[in-house]
Amino acid sequence: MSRQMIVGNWKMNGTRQAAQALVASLVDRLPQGSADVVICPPFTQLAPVADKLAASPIGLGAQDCHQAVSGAYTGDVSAAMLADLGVGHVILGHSERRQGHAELDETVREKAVAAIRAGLVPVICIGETAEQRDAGQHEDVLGWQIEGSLPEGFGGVVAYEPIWAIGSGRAATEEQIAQTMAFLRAELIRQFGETGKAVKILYGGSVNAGNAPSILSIPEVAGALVGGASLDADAFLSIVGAASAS
Ligand SMILES: O=C[C@H](O)COP(=O)(O)O
Repeated sequence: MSRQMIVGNWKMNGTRQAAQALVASLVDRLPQGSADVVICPPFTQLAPVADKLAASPIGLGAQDCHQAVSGAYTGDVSAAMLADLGVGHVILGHSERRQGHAELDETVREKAVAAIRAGLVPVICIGETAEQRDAGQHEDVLGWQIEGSLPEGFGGVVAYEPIWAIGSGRAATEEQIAQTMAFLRAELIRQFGETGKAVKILYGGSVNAGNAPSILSIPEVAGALVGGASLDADAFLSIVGAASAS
């Protein structure tokens, strides 16, 4: 298994004090030579966290960006602004944005193009609802999301996050993850040819210290996108410790 990546998505959590304490703990305790780690604080904490990460191998990520470079977009942040702060990765198309902000595949793709132009690595989220899985439509849905959200020649990271597994405490089973990962790899190769082989596929949805070792040992799982457990240094570092570092 090759070197894995653990991405912590803090979502809308993190006051100045809490963010500083969490990042200090991660920086101090991250084992040498660990798997790749990226933390994604809310916009308000990016600059202070960037300062704390300056001499650390932990990467900094954001949770969204706008598709335009600059302009009259009140409340938005562009990829170039993120790059300017030292951000290296950006989560795009999270289901909480697709559903909460009616974000479409096409918008996610435009954001990914903007992110790549600014030198960021997009982490593009895809995933089916419980109803879609129950109806056996999940592969169709995931195929459409890949087709609609990933720009041509995409070589970044995809996070498979079944929506029903997010924040529910009910991760997908190993069998479901293994089957879906195999499908996603085949679909990426079908749609993108050779470049589809290079895309890293993470799993996200109720990953915790207990289930991380088994989830991270599933073939094709290149790492994890961690929500709730990324807010707890002990839990997050256990997950990092379960990831392959070689
Ligand atoms: O971005 C992270 C995912 O939405 C997973 O969240 P969770 O680990 O709290 O289920």
